[in-house]
Amino acid sequence: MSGTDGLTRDQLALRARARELAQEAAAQAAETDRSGQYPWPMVKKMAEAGFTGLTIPREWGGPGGSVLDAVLVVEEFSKACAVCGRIAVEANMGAVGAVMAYGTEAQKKLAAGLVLAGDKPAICITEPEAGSAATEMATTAERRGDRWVINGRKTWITGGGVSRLHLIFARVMEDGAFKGIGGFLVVRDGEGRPEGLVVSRRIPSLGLCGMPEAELEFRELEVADDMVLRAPGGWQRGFGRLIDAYNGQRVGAATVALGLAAGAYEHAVGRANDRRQFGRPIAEFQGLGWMLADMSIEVEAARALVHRAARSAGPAGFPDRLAAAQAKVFASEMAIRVTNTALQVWGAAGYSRDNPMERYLRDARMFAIAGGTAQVLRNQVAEQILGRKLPQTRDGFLRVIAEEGAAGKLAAD
Ligand SMILES: CC(C)(COP(=O)(O)OP(=O)(O)OC[C@H]1O[C@@H](n2cnc3c(N)ncnc32)[C@H](O)[C@@H]1OP(=O)(O)O)[C@@H](O)C(=O)NCCC(=O)NCCSC(=O)CCS(=O)O
Ligand SMILES: Cc1cc2nc3c(=O)[nH]c(=O)nc-3n(C[C@H](O)[C@H](O)[C@H](O)COP(=O)(O)OP(=O)(O)OC[C@H]3O[C@@H](n4cnc5c(N)ncnc54)[C@H](O)[C@@H]3O)c2cc1C
Repeated sequence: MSGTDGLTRDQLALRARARELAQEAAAQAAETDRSGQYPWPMVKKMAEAGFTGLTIPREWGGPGGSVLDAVLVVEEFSKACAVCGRIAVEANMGAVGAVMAYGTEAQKKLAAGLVLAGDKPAICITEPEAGSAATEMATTAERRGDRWVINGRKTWITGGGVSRLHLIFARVMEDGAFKGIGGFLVVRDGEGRPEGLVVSRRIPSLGLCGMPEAELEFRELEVADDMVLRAPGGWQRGFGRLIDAYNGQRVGAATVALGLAAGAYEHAVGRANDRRQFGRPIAEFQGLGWMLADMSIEVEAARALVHRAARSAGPAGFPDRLAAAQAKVFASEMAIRVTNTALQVWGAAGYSRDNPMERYLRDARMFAIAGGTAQVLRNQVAEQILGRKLPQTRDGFLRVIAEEGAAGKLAAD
């Protein structure tokens, strides 16, 4: 861990508090991984310590922490137990961020109460046939009088079966016409409720095993009109505004990757000093010293990008999309490299399930996939730095050319 990094006294104290509780999380991380059980007892302690709902403004009962505050907490938990780190992400950013920015008073009260009590909301975007191409989702929300009826399937929903608050993205249909993509809030009270929200399968996964990843089905799921999350700009701009809120979760995911890498790196430094071969600490071999040096450089670079992205958050609490994508691409790929090298420093002991190194490696693998793959986020970085739309569909460029032609821009090119 580097020094104060421009953090305030309060932030240093917050980080120290998180580090202390994270020691308890570290002690149960192997069991969480082995059992695949969601770490409810730890979640209770995190909520009691104020680490869930940290970003909820004071008027809604939270401490009004910043995105950077949340990032500091997420890194500490992720070093110890990445499942707990991810819980800290979603209990502070993403769906809850969208509600606190766009929600009605009643929606904000609901979401704030849930996360402050320890809920980790679920964000439901991805579908079997719409992953990177999220706007091609097929799930529909059809208006029927003063209610909405949702039908469709989502996949890889983090927290499916444990989360209470769900933010469901769906195609809005009114009078048989497609209006845009909207967000719908549903609270799961427990097994079988509401009836139309079905957790159909838990997906077995490589890492982060204590966190359920699930397929959800919406079968005539009824949502009252006052549970529609109406972002500014109307339905047509709905997806854009909702995904803007999601930039917070991208920074959160980058932070979990950072924490995993930092945790693995610290274990590698300790092992290099402790382990002796050829009559000397293996730390004395230059081959290892350079590996550790590179790891430290990569971890510090990722931390700088993550903090920069967190500090870019505007009044709504959403980080800048370019800074968020840059941080996530770098941190997610860095974490795969660093956790892999850290395992190498440990030798065979690192390969054993008796030690945490193989868990760090498995846990780190997801962040270049989930929350926007590294390739898709590079597309987003390219769009931003070039200042032009780079549509990915075959007909997309034709549309851009037509729009630019209509705006008289083509002549300039
Ligand atoms: C955005 C994509 C789905 C590409 O789809 P399109 O080509 O159809 O969309 P665009 O025209 O590029 O964008 C539509 C609309 O959204 C605005 N937008 C897009 N990205 C951002 C952003 N990062 N910040 C702010 N606004 C954004 C864009 O300006 C357009 O706005 P207007 O309608 O013009 O106003 C695709 O690029 C993409 O992002 N795919 C990844 C999907 C993804 O991230 N899924 C995450 C699922 S949740 C998850 O994985 C959780 C994991 S974890 O535990 O954290
Ligand atoms: C552990 C985990 C947790 C997740 N949690 C959630 C969640 O809570 N909520 C949710 O909604 N979703 C969640 N997801 C889904 C995640 O957002 C998607 O997996 C991700 O957006 C990629 O979609 P896909 O897996 O369908 O890959 P695809 O889109 O099928 O991509 C396959 C490959 O093609 C590449 N590719 C696709 N399009 C392009 C392009 N235009 N340019 C270059 N390369 C491209 C990709 O980079 C990738 O390598 C989670 C996924 C995982 C693994």
